[in-house]
Parts: sequence; C-alpha cells; structure tokens
Amino acid sequence: MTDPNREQSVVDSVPHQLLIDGSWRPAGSGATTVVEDPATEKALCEVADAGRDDGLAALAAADRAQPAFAAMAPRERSDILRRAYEAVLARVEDLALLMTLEMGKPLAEARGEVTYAAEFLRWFSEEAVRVDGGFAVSPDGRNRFLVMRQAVGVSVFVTPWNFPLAMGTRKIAPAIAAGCAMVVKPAPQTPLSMLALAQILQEVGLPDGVLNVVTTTDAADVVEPVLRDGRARKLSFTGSTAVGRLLLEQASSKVLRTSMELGGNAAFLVFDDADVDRAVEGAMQAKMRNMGEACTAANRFLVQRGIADEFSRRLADRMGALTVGRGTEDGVQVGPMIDGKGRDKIVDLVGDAVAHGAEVVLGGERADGPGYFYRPTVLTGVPAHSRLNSEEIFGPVAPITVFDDEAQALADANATDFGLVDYVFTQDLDRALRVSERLEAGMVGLNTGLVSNPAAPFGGIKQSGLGREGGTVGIDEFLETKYVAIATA
Ligand SMILES: NC(=O)c1ccc[n+]([C@@H]2O[C@H](COP(=O)([O-])OP(=O)(O)OC[C@H]3O[C@@H](n4cnc5c(N)ncnc54)[C@H](O)[C@@H]3O)[C@@H](O)[C@H]2O)c1
Ligand SMILES: O=CCCC(=O)O
Repeated sequence: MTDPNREQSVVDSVPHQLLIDGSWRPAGSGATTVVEDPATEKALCEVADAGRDDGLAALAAADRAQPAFAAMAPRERSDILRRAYEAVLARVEDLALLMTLEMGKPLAEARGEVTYAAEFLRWFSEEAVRVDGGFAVSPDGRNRFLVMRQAVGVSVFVTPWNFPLAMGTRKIAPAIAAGCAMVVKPAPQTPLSMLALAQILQEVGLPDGVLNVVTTTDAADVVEPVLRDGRARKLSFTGSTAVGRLLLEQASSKVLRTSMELGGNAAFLVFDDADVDRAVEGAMQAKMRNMGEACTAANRFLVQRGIADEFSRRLADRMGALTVGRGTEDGVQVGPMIDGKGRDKIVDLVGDAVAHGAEVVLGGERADGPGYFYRPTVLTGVPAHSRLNSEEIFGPVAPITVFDDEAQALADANATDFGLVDYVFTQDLDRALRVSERLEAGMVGLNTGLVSNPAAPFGGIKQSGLGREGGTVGIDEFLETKYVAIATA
C-alpha cells in the first residue's frame, strides 16, 4: 500500500495549469475541475478547466513556434527526445503512481505503461535523424525530380484516458521528430499524466510554444474552433469511433491531415489444434491488460468445439484467481473501471447477454463499496445478436462462443464494423497464415495476446481508424512530401 503523504506529494508535484507558450497559467475564465481517484471516488486535486479562448491561445502559440521548430536541426530534436526518454525512465515510480491514482490501473501495469510510453520517445529520437528524400531522372530524361519531406505543421492531438501517457508519447514523439508544434487536449479523467509529461519535456529543453497542453471538461468547445481555425494542419485522435467520426467532419472544413486510432472489437480465435497453455496465457493478456480497458482487448472469444470446455474452464480459473482492489495496494491485479459510466455500460452489456441466454461461469456483477469496480467475468453461450458481440466492452468480461470450422470462425470474426486487431491460436502453420491473411484487421496476434510495440505499425482498418502510429511509418503521419521538378538543359 502506498503512503497517503507520498500520493499527495506526487499529485502536488505536477502543475495543475494549462501550458501555453512555455508558461503555466490558469484557464482564462479561472475555472477549475476536479480530478477523481476511481478507486475511492474521492477528489485528488483540481486542474484548470479551459474554454474556447484558451484553446485558440494554445493554437496561436503553436503557430508562432512552428517555423523555428521545423528549421531546428534533426539531431537537436532527436537529442530532446532522448533526454526526455531518460527523464521519464528516471521517474518511473512517480509517474506510475500518478497514473494509478488518476485512472486506477494497478501499479505494476502503470510502471509498464510508463516504460512503454518512454520507448516511443526513444524510438522517435532514433527516427528523427533518418528522414530521407529522393532524386530521380524523369523517364524522358529531360527533367530531374528532387523529392523532399517536410514537417506537416501545427498538429492537434486529442487523447484518451486508458493509456494516458503512452497514447500521448505515441503522437508527441513523432511530431517532435518531424518538427511539428502541437496543441494537446488530454482526456478530462486523466490530465495529470499529460501535465507531468509536458513538465518533463519543458525541463529537457523543448522550445516554448512547441507543446501546448489544454485541460478541459468541454472538449467540443475547445477542439472544434481549433480545427476550424485554419492554422492547424493536422489532427491526430485516439478515442472512440463515434467521437472520431465527429472530429473527421470538423477536420474536413480545413482539409486537415488526419490520423484516427479508434475503437476495436477484437476476436480471439482458438482452434482445436492450439497449445491450450499458450492460448489461456494469451487470453489473459489480451483480455486483462488494463482491466480490459484497451482498444486491443479481446472482445469476443471464438473457440472451436473440441477445445471449448477446457479453454473456458481454464480461463475462468485464471480470471477467478485475480485480486481486485485499489491499484496502489500490494498484489492487486485488477483495478477499478474509469468511472460510473464505464462500469454501468459493462453492467448493461452483461445483463443484455444473460437476458438473451448467456451463462455466467464467473463473476457477472459489480463489486460492493466505493470505487467503480467490476468483477472478472466469463460468460459462455453468448448469442451472436447480443450487444456484447458488437460493442466494445472495455472491462474484464470474457464472452465465449463456439465455432465448428475455419470458415465459420472467419465469418464470425469479420462480422463487425471494427478492424483493429484479432488474435489467432493454432499450431498449424498453413492455417495460421491463411487465417491471418483473411482477418479484416490492421493487426493480428498469432499465438500471442499482445501486439503493441513502439517499433511496429499500430492501427486499424474499417471503422477502427486511419493511419498508423509507431514503427518506421509513424513519423510519416507528420511529414508532407514535396517534389521539385528540375529542368535540365
Ligand atoms: N485505436 C487505438 O489506438 C486506441 C487507443 C486507446 C483508446 N482507443 C479507444 O478510445 C476509447 C476509449 O477512450 P475514451 O472513452 O477516452 O474515448 P472518447 O472518444 O470518449 O474520448 C477520447 C478523447 O476525445 C475527447 N472528446 C470527446 N468528445 C469530444 C468532442 N466532441 N470534441 C473533441 N474531443 C472530444 C475526450 O475528451 C477525450 O480526450 C475506446 O473506444 C478505445 O477503443 C483507441
Ligand atoms: O487502448 C489501446 C491500446 C493501445 C496500445 O496497446 O498501444
């Protein structure tokens, strides 16, 4: 259990204000909003609650900073990122505690996210100095083509609460590497991790105005004017598909470049020939990482008939052995859901599935007492038409249905508007490749329950998004290609 004095001092060590043009300031209106600990439902602190004018001030600051930052030597931008990587790692314990306090994940997982977030800073410090161009002779030999890549320009980031640090660095690091100034709007539930990151970036020498952070409870009031203003050139959003769709419309008014990391509805396929130990281990990872509050979370378990009983029993045993509690306490493996709305949605989805005939093998209820806790749950016989199969659960619920053959498994897995990630467990190499090719998803976990890696291209197809973050292509989202035609005598 962490010491309450240490918790308070970690919360107090972060500025609770907006960062605009290198200075920390209150919201123009003086408004503040409460940040809550979802495990206790008690207030942690207050932060500035920005409005429209604050958002536009942040945009103006980014616009002023943009030309000099784009002109800065790539090595200098790379060095800023490298120093930030080292500074984040030096503060793993404080950043992890801050994250656990504001969003609930157990400390061990929060440490993992801090490290994951830091890796984006390191990866893009290495990419910053590798932006290339091209030179070619035209087919008729009369011209030369010079191809250069330049920073897109001022970028607007809107980020979610579930990975409050990593979803920030996955955008901020490539933007710095490419030379883009930014306006960042974190989720209202988790402003503290982003403010702590901004403080670190400031300390390691990021020029004033390059990163502007605007915390608000009225996202629409702040973000829409910024997108419609004309000075921003790029929007990168991570969050739900519904909000992504709305922001795409707003971004279209000025034809902004867009990257969209949206919701998922991952299928987790287990074939009769799978190694059951690996499948159960992978299921625990794909389902229980972040208490199931992950876009990559396995949302639908599709298990072949011959192995279904054994897999369901073993998964229920493992999930039933998890310790639920406040993430700051020793040994806790499952923290609270982010808020009452998130927890109530899970209650509704499970209720709907049970009403349609699903059987509760484990859990199936919220936990008593304060905090937004929901017990790890396994359901079998979940009917195809229940809401659990089409909506993101975002919680520790594993719905299992049975299939008979590969064609049915593929049809069921692809019967969704989403296409972020799917998981496949089989020991048959031909099947593994065939199924991976036919799954309609941007990513596939083959005999693994974890695909996230800063060095790999993360992203979805269908209504799960546009573009990729991370990997060698992550920086491309922040670069324009310019071609110069050179006439030769
Ligand atoms: N694909 C990915 O990489 C990825 C990663 C993490 C989370 N997600 C998705 O995010 C969702 C969970 O996060 P969430 O609940 O924070 O999502 P959300 O869409 O409710 O909110 C995301 C962000 O959008 C902001 N927002 C909400 N309404 C807005 C508006 N009208 N204008 C401007 N901004 C607005 C929120 O304040 C928040 O900062 C899930 O659907 C999850 O799958 C996707
Ligand atoms: O919520 C989505 C998960 C994000 C990740 O794994 O990088």
